[in-house]
Amino acid sequence: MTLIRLYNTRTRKKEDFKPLDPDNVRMYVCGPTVYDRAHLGNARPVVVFDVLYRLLRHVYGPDHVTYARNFTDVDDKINARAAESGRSIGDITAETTQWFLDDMGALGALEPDEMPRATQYIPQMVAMIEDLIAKGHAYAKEGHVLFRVRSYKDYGKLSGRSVDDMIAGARVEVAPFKEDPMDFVLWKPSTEDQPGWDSPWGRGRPGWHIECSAMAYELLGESFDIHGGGNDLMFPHHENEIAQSCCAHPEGGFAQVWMHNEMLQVEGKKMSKSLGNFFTVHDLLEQGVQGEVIRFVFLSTHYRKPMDWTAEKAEQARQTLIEFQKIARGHTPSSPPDWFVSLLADDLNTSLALSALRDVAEAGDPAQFVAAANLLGLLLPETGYWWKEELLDTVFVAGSQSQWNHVPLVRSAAKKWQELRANKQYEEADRLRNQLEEAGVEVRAVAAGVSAYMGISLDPAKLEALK
Ligand SMILES: Nc1ncnc2c1ncn2[C@@H]1O[C@H](COP(=O)(O)OP(=O)(O)OP(=O)(O)O)[C@@H](O)[C@H]1O
Ligand SMILES: [Zn+2]
Repeated sequence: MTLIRLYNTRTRKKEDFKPLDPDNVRMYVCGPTVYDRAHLGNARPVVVFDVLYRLLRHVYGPDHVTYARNFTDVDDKINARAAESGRSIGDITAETTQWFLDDMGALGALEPDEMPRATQYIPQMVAMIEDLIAKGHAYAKEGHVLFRVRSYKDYGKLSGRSVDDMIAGARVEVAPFKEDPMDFVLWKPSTEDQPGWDSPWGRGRPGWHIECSAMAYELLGESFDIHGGGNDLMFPHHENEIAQSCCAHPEGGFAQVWMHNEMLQVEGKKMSKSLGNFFTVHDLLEQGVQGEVIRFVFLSTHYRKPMDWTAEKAEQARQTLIEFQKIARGHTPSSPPDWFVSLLADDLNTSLALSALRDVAEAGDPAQFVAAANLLGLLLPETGYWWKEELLDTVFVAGSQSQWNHVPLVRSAAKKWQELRANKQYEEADRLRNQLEEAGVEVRAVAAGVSAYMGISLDPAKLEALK
């Protein structure tokens, strides 16, 4: 059996992965709060943990892995969205949940075995909160229930910080109902017009952190193997999950291995909704960027490194995938070579695995090659057919990150130039080349086809006029 090694945030080491029960390897990943389309950053953990899920299924057998990823469908951001749009909360969360599944499906992500909605686990959350109060780790005041952070001595271990350091660095809310500013909310009261459930503390709703603890316990038990999410969730969300779960179930160990993906960045900053520096997966798909291309770009950087999205990376991924798809054509997968699996199993070294795919191809067994690509979620029957129309498309577009949204237009213009030349309509071809040059795009014939370069003087208006 292939040995999987994973970097564990908790111990800050790469460790041999030994599941608690090889017959049921269990993984929990924090899912989205459903009020808006997923941005490209949100897709990174989905793709990273999808590759891990595929690897675990390969090594332990598809029926021996349980993957749970939640939907947070109760949250003040959802309430705000409902209020401003005049739509019901249920409509918004149902629609956004389906968008998320569709968009992630387009990236070739398998659906987790369990996709719990927070609102379906309120009784379990209430029970866990009651238990925490009974054990002295939480207290009720003014309709709120708070977790008593100083009652859990290991608080901060995951991120390796002391409680006092964390208070200094975090925006902790001081409130009259808190014993200590560090204490966090497990339950809060709801007004008439806010969603709420009856509880021993009055009508209210759960805090975000308790949702994951309660759902993970319900679906995976008091101890399970892997807990994943973006590294922006390490503190406070994951510290709080650990505190709640370990105090409610001291006999269990909660998650053995903690894994965190680094951020997708835009000019050095995390892509996020609050910063407003985002574009959605749906935007990219609409612009004709294949989901498989997006996945390929993600996999080309190790999950523990920050990365950018650039038009150039996408264009290169596209070219490589077309090449791969030509090799794969007509072959059904057998199984990936063991050495390839071992490469990937070294803390999900997807970037190395991607380059090793070429070696698998060169070894001359296309069925093995398809299987190896499938392990990365590439060349799948469900996402891997776009090449049929694209096979003859050898236009290569490059430019800076801020110009990515002009790629489809530049590509179609460059393609037109290529066609004109192929038809020996040189005068028209030259005219188009000059117009492109005026718009800041340089087209050139290269061995593999045509290259189009978007320069810094790119003029979107002139480009649009060429349509
Ligand atoms: N730029 C990013 N790169 C990688 N993962 C991200 C990025 N932004 C968010 N995530 C991950 O996406 C999931 C959902 O995050 P969340 O809904 O908080 O998005 P967000 O854009 O950070 O929102 P906000 O700005 O409102 O906090 C989490 O697992 C989080 O770690
Ligand atoms: Zn969580």
